[in-house]
Amino acid sequence: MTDLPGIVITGASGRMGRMLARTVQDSPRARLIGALERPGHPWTGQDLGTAMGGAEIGVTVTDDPLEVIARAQVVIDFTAPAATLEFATLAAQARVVHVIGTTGFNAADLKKLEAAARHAVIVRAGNMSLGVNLLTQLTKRVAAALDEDFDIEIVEAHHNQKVDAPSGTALMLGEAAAEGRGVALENVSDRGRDGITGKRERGHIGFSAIRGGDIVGEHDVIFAAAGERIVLRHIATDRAIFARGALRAALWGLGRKPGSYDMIDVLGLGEN
Ligand SMILES: NC(=O)C1=CN([C@@H]2O[C@H](COP(=O)(O)OP(=O)(O)OC[C@H]3O[C@@H](n4cnc5c(N)ncnc54)[C@H](OP(=O)(O)O)[C@@H]3O)[C@@H](O)[C@H]2O)C=CC1
Ligand SMILES: O=C(O)C1=N[C@H](C(=O)O)C[C@H](O)C1
Repeated sequence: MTDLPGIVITGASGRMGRMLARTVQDSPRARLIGALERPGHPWTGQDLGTAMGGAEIGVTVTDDPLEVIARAQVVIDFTAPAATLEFATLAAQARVVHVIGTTGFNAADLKKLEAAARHAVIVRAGNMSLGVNLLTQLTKRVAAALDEDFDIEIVEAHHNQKVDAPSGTALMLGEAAAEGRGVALENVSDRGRDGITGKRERGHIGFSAIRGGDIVGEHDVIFAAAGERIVLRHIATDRAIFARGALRAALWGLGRKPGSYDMIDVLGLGEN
């Protein structure tokens, strides 16, 4: 029992934090040893199980990342960019696997995560589900097979509490489409059309975001040409798919060499 890897969940009171805590608790392959929240959070000092409205589980919510990360083998982190950068530094110092589901990083943030990955294993993906990661591979193949007569548009929909757009998943799909076409996404990305935008530019990849209600996450990759259209679609109806993927990444990362990995590595979906 005590040989099982100890996992800390950050942002434990969040939508994903709660789902992750339940998923790790239910797993016979890992132990939940810590739950982290931001300083001053009302759950601090309470048992996580009772704070979530259930039975006591013997894990006290803390706001001290240093202490709890030092006791762990893995940190699973679905919070916000600034928090994740702080945890990445601590996980690198402690040589602890850091599984990052957080989205909304800018280029400077990503450089800092690359630096942290020189010292510890980081597994990061804007979407940890099997289905979306498979969809990225399909997107790359379809984009490689079609020419620029097919306009690529990515449409995503999420709940009304989401703070970043386009979603991390939409950006993964955009990267996959650009890679399939042999171009850099930053050179062809169309985001936030509004007003007199001019005609669509050939070869560009467009992004649109819908926000409403409790939508868990929906993504379409549209390849639209004159007279025909291909739509690749993923619909998430349960956050458990992300939590299961994150736990799988956590177990996969144990014992690996320091570096940056993603779910394509974890799931073995890369091309040889
Ligand atoms: N990769 C994937 O598969 C998925 C990624 N996500 C991403 O995960 C992230 C979280 O999503 P979601 O759970 O819906 O968001 P929530 O807002 O529900 O949860 C985020 C949690 O992180 C906490 N938090 C923020 N800063 C800190 C800090 N410094 N220390 C400790 N805790 C902190 C928040 O606390 P407070 O409320 O006090 O701010 C909150 O409890 C988002 O970036 C989202 O896009 C979501 C689903 C799947
Ligand atoms: O914030 C969310 O909820 C989600 N975020 C991820 C993203 O930005 O793509 C993954 C999933 O779609 C849910």
